[in-house]
Amino acid sequence: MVAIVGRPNVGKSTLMNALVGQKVSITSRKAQTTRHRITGINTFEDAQYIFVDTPGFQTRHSGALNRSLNRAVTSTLTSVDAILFVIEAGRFGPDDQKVLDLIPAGTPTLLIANKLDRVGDKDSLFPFMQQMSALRDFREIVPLSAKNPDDITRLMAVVKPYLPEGEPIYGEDDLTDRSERFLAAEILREKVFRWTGDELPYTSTVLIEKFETEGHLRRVFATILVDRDGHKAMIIGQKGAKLKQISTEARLDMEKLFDGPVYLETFVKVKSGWADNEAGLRAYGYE
Ligand SMILES: Nc1nc2c(ncn2[C@@H]2O[C@H](COP(=O)(O)OP(=O)(O)OP(=O)(O)O)[C@@H](O)[C@H]2O)c(=O)[nH]1
Repeated sequence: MVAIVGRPNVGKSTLMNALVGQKVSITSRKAQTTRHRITGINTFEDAQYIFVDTPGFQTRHSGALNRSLNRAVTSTLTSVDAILFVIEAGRFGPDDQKVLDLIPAGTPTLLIANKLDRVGDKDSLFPFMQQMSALRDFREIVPLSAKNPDDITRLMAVVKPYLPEGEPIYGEDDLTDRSERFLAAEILREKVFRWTGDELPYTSTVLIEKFETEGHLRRVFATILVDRDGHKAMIIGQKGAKLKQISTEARLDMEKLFDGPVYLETFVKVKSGWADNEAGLRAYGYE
């Protein structure tokens, strides 16, 4: 089992999707969209990779939601065989350091310097790598671009020796151990963030009220929960146009992932202050 950690926006979801070869986690230009722990699985003849995506370590906001997020990071890291600690190549800031501080010294840690394609001056990387190796006893330092398939193949080979020997845990075709219900919520949440840009606070979330399967058809009833009336209006848009766009795109993605027709109904509700309330968080599935 391999955990992927790093501050928000370094490319963890992109990396995990590339490693698993399918869209199982969501990505977004907006920081802090991966709140749940997701397990992606990639099975080969001689090895099974089980990847765990963690929430970005929260440094900007405080409150119950962040305590919950940070607890999720720590608990994941004590139970894995290796950790991919993702940073942006050429950049290491206090936010990265805070995540590094959460990584237990006993777990083999590989430093992944992502977004290599963005580094203009490749010569500057060598001193950067040297600096990084002084920070911690990283087992490997791998500069790469999560968007480059050759780099992903190389990384798979680098990670392989850290996997324990044994029988595969999951079936060959399993992509994730998360339910379709959870994936439906993730897809819808991704669309909400994509279509509202940076204006919508990260506290907005998606609940799947009902998820029914009838033959090949899935019926999904979802609620987008927001903090304020203004946020609700933002999602609904002029004459409902934006909500329609969000729902249509989400439905199409769900149909692709579930390989069958989807009927999706989406509501928007205002629920003030839910992100600051521990009991509320538990009710919405955060530990
Ligand atoms: N140029 C470039 N961009 C990348 C690369 N990897 C990821 N990105 C971009 O970086 C942004 C953030 O990527 P995500 O995968 O959502 O990042 P994350 O670390 O999962 O973010 P959170 O969910 O907020 O924790 C997206 O716009 C990606 O397209 C890369 O190798 N090169």
